[in-house]
Amino acid sequence: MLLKDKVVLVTGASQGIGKAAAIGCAQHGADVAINYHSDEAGAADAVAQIEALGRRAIAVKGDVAQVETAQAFVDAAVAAFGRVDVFVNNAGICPFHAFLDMPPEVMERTMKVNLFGAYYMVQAAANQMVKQGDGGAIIAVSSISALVGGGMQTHYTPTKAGVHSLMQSTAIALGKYGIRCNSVLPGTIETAINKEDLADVAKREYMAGRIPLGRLGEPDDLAGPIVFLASDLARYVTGAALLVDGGAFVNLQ
Ligand SMILES: NC(=O)C1=CN([C@@H]2O[C@H](COP(=O)(O)OP(=O)(O)OC[C@H]3O[C@@H](n4cnc5c(N)ncnc54)[C@H](OP(=O)(O)O)[C@@H]3O)[C@@H](O)[C@H]2O)C=CC1
Ligand SMILES: C[C@H](O)[C@@H]1OC(=O)[C@H](O)[C@@H]1O
Repeated sequence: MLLKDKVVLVTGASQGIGKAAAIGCAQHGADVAINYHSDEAGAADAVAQIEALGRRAIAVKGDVAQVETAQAFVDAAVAAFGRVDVFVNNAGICPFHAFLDMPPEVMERTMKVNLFGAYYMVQAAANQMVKQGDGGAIIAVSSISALVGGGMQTHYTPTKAGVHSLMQSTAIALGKYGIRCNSVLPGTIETAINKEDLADVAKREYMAGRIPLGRLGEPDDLAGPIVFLASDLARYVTGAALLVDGGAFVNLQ
């Protein structure tokens, strides 16, 4: 039990990596508040799975691109559980699109959800942790795409680099409060975000073939690294970025 009686908040936890992280934290003894945008059934299922583990859970609907969503999420979690120990910034979108004719609204929405949303959420969670006065842990779900490009992701990869950078800067800004800030950098994890992209058999085989561990990732592959960074096992780790990609990044030849 690495997170016994801790209060963990996860954004975008109605499915995919966020849901796996929320359930993984509950498996380690945490009560969990999840944010979601539109998937009511997925959010309800996440709550049910956490409660089945004997932990408390709430689901709070909200668009992270709206600045007021962040404080409302933190306030709801504090009303339910009294405090915030761990904050996982996960919510994100990746509408694949070519660069030369990228619609401004797609580019701006991706920036607002992935980067602006992360900024406001992390700020609201950090203010609550500072008020509590006994530290905390913040983990951002960045990406291997913070380090490498994608021709159909020119609007997306800068947001993932931005989130990675945000953790480096907040590690400095919040270190004096005992708040650790780190990011995980997933490789290609099979979720709804890339279902259409990976439906192309040739692309899927190419992506899987680049991975030394021999398979694409699954959401639960992120749960352990997130629990670790949230826990006291990582008490001297801040400003770090942990690749969780089956070795894809280092596989040049
Ligand atoms: N899958 C991958 O290969 C990789 C993913 N990542 C990152 O992981 C994170 C999670 O992605 P993944 O699990 O794959 O994707 P999913 O599409 O499975 O899940 C995305 C989650 O984010 C939520 N979400 C989307 N937009 C908003 C919004 N505006 N406000 C609040 N919540 C929102 C969704 O909520 P709802 O369903 O309720 O709308 C959903 O819970 C993203 O930040 C992504 O960039 C990083 C590297 C690789
Ligand atoms: C959605 C993509 O499949 C996924 O997102 C990322 O951040 C990874 O780099 C993959 O490209």
